[in-house]
Amino acid sequence: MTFRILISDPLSEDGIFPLREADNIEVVMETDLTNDQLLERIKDFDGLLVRSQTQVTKEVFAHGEKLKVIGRAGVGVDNIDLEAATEAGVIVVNAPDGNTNSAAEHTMAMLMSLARKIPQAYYALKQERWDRKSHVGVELKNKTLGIVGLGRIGAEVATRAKGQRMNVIAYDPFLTEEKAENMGIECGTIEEVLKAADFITVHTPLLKETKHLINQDAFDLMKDSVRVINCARGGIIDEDALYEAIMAKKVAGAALDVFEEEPISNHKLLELPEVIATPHLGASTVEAQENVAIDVSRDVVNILSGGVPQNPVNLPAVPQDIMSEIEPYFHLSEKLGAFLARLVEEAAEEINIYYAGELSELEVAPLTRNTVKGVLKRYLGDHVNDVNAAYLAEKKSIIINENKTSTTKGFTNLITVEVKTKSETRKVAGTLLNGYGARIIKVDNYRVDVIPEGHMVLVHHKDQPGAIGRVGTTLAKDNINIATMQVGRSDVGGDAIMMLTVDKQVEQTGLELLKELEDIYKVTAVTL
Ligand SMILES: NC(=O)C1=CN([C@@H]2O[C@H](COP(=O)(O)OP(=O)(O)OC[C@H]3O[C@@H](n4cnc5c(N)ncnc54)[C@H](O)[C@@H]3O)[C@@H](O)[C@H]2O)C=CC1
Ligand SMILES: O=C(O)CCC(=O)C(=O)O
Repeated sequence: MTFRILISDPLSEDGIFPLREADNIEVVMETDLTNDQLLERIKDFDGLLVRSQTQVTKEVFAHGEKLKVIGRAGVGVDNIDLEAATEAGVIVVNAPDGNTNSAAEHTMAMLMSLARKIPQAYYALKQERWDRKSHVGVELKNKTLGIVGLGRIGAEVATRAKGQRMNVIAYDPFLTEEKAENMGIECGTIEEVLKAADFITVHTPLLKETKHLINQDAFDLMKDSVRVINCARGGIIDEDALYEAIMAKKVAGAALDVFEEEPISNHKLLELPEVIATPHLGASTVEAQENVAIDVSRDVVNILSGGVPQNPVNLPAVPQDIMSEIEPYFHLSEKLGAFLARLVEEAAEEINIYYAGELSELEVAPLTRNTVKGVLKRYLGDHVNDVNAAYLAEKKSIIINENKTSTTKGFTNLITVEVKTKSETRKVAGTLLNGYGARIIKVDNYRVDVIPEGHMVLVHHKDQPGAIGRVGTTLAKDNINIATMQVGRSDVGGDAIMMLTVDKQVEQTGLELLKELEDIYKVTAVTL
């Protein structure tokens, strides 16, 4: 059988040799397709290889009846509808390491160009203006670089910035004091990073949590004349807020490789002389393109010959016999992980999972990966799946323990998940009730009975008359309807929790109002 692979974005010809060399693969390169043309062409292909330009939408999967694999020659998979891929049974693989160096070097090039106004000076010269006065720069030496997101690229940028004799302070939920010390940098909260930095560079994925992470409030915390860089994803920095901050002279300059909508034309930020920009060139080097093309091509060949992919992004298949036994617990295990990830305030250092009752007889490793995936998704986004969850946890030095016991204290099956962070240990337990589906039955040491779905609010409070009423009234003012409420307490007049399920998400302002109420210690909103 011959598999046909369509390459729809420019990829290094030298890098795709694993595909060219495979006897059973035919490669077609068509890099100027419109969306309609892609939908028409995809019908004939078993695989599609892209960079960040091609939008691999739900429609592509609907039209691509033969599709088996999508290869993303790069890191970010936000141009691929992963849910649609999983639903269609198409494996998505990426190449997370091959362009790290190039993206880090591009960030440094932008940092230096920004500091020394090189693009502006060049532009003036091209217009025959010998203007030295307008192009006075600043030095990097002894300045502080704030890094938000210290993953592969952020860490490489940190090393290079130290070479420029900059002080580096970084925030990443997985960064520990120990790791920072080993790297010779400082570890801070996001507020500390924003306040301390002369230059700020972001290197997170674009997630719900990182969308507009750098917004008006963030700019307000920064030093006057700060300079910001985004070589990660458009949308991490709020473009409107950036525009206003530059106009107000709070921000002295910005270097952007990525934009909220790409490609851009007539973008208002480009009208400002303080802004320098490149058209998403972070990974555009001969070396990076060759690396990512090789990695992704190898994985595609692997998958098409029935092998295990190195860099899978979406759900892989679990062997059918194991799957049929544990499938009922899949939903519960991920939801417990996701629930706990919202409860803890710092990054997880240890995840302990206890399987009890009939679960102790089963092969639970896929459930463990699923739980870990639930925890990690909060920080790493949709590219975490149950194949790469354990690997990513190991990379982040998170300890995973799996325990089994046959006793269940009254339940036929019970999954208890415990997450330890630097300063707290939180746990949640859930069960599958025969005929009634999944339930959370314990939060920390409090008994509850909640379906792990939809919008929830967890309130820690003092067991006092009136506390419940005040919460209900405050939510009502915000037009939030309470669907169910469970209350648990340690002892009369002691610590207690309210676990509410509500009809719509409580926004940040609503949460702040709840936190200000008398006898309320802590309020956490969770949407599962
Ligand atoms: N401009 C370009 O051409 C390129 C852009 N990229 C983009 O660069 C970004 C970083 O890529 P990698 O370093 O390879 O990813 P990575 O997954 O190694 O690192 C991302 C880091 O962000 C951290 N993070 C998540 N949420 C956070 C938050 N709220 N605050 C602070 N940190 C948070 C994670 O813990 C993780 O350590 C991605 O968005 C990727 O798509 C990557 C390559 C080229
Ligand atoms: O393919 C490209 O050039 C973009 C690379 C990128 O943004 C990524 O790998 O996330």
